[in-house]
Amino acid sequence: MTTSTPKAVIVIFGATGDLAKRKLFPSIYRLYLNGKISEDFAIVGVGRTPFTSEEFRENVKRSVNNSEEVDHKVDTFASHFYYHPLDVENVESFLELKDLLGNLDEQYDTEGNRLFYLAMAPQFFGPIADNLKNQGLTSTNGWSRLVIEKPFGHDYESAKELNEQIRAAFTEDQIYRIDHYLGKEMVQNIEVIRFANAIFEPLWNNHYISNIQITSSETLGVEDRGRYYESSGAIRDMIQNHMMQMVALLAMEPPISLDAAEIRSEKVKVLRALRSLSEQEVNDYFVRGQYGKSVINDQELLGYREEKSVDPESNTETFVSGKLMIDNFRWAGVPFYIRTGKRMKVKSTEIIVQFKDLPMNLYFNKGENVHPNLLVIHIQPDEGITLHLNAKKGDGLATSTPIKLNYCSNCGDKLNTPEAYERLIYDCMLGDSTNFTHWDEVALSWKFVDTIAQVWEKEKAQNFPNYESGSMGPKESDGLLDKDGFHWWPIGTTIE
Ligand SMILES: NC(=O)C1=CN([C@@H]2O[C@H](COP(=O)(O)OP(=O)(O)OC[C@H]3O[C@@H](n4cnc5c(N)ncnc54)[C@H](OP(=O)(O)O)[C@@H]3O)[C@@H](O)[C@H]2O)C=CC1
Ligand SMILES: O=C1O[C@H](COP(=O)(O)O)[C@@H](O)[C@H](O)[C@H]1O
Repeated sequence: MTTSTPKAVIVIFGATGDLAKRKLFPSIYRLYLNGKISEDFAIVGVGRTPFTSEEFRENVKRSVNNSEEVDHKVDTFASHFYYHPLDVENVESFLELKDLLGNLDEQYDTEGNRLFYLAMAPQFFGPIADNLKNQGLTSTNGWSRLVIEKPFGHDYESAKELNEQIRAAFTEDQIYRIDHYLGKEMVQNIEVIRFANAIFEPLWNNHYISNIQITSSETLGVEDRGRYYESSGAIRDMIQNHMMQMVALLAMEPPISLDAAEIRSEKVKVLRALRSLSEQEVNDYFVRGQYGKSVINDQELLGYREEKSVDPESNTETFVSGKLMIDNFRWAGVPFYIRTGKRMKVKSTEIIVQFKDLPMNLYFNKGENVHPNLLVIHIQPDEGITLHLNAKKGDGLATSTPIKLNYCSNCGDKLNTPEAYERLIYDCMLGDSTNFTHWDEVALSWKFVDTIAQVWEKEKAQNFPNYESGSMGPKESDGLLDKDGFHWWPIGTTIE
């Protein structure tokens, strides 16, 4: 039975790693503090490091105390944590883990519900799923669910192979593929803004929208993830998953209900309608970039090629911008421009919907630029929306001036916005897969991205590095819009 305070044993594979420390423990703690999970839960951390449960609990306490919550409940919270040293390549130790889970099921009255969170490198996903099933860890009276971290494959073929391995042990409805963007407040708000407002939905099509721009820019470089990033690049790291998911949510038809399967089915239709590119077209529709070294605020910043574990002649892109066309009735002719990169000017994710100009507008002086209506969806750091309109100037003349209507959902109390992982772990415990990616979505986005990645792997970029840290990427990215008569709208503005 689904309850709003679910009970379960959560097993975290990779519990000594970075993701567990920075995101998972603090998120579970917040669920606990907010009463979203009852006292009937246990967490088992798994890794090769030979910790005792006591040492593990101290790590957990340090990680949650680093978050903004400082609370007396931390000791009780940490008492729910257990550590099981295990090399996932050793089948025997899964049997010991099974005994531990059986005991914890009884001790915490969790009704046999088990959530297995794979916070480990993807080559382990298949073997872990296999061992969980074959060693009987999923044979319980309750539910068993598998949460899988990114990256889900390196391309369509490897993703398909991985999916087959996992599907041999778990059914599709037991698999929760994480895309943490789907846990963000304003990404979840896209559907509500679109489908709960009579002023938007009738205009949400090629009659009234001229283009849509989605930017997710970061100021940090690749940091210490050079090894992973070298085989990924921005196209696989950000475009294949987060950016494509935002496109699907912006472009989908209204679902017939809020059921996860109905929403997914609409998103899948968008991905199917994406205009696929031939190899010759890739560089007409997509631009790649790589950051060079630079000095910002007297601080010397390394170029990508000088970063740790990066090839000094690396061909890996740290920036991508592109134009997507969705060839269906609603969107024919409307470009969706997407852009993401590291070491850019601002850390910001924003969606800008630009409406078409009116056929005739008497309220602008000759020669003055018309200000189009824009709907800005601020995903982060500010969360909210801004609607750019035109209104009468106070000077009595028959001209208009641009004004903004703002709504900010996190400006008052930034600390209380749930972290994406917090929502997603809770949804998984409730059995709600709406904000997780189904295999059909993963497969279609890989197929789209594969052509671009293959062309870029074959053709070494001659101009890398081609953008300065602290910029908005290479100038060719502006050219992409310029040739369609558009420009990137400024992003990263705070909601006043
Ligand atoms: N870190 C992040 O911000 C993000 C990470 N991810 C994804 O999450 C996953 C984990 O990332 P991250 O935490 O950064 O990785 P880390 O390298 O920090 O951690 C890896 C974990 O895997 C464990 N491990 C490795 N080999 C084995 C083995 N043979 N048996 C048992 N445990 C093993 C390690 O434990 P030990 O050393 O004790 O054996 C450690 O706990 C990856 O898929 C990554 O792509 C996704 C988004 C963001
Ligand atoms: O998945 C990833 O996302 C982060 C950016 O996430 P955000 O929530 O801070 O926007 C990115 O830095 C990382 O490279 C990528 O793997």
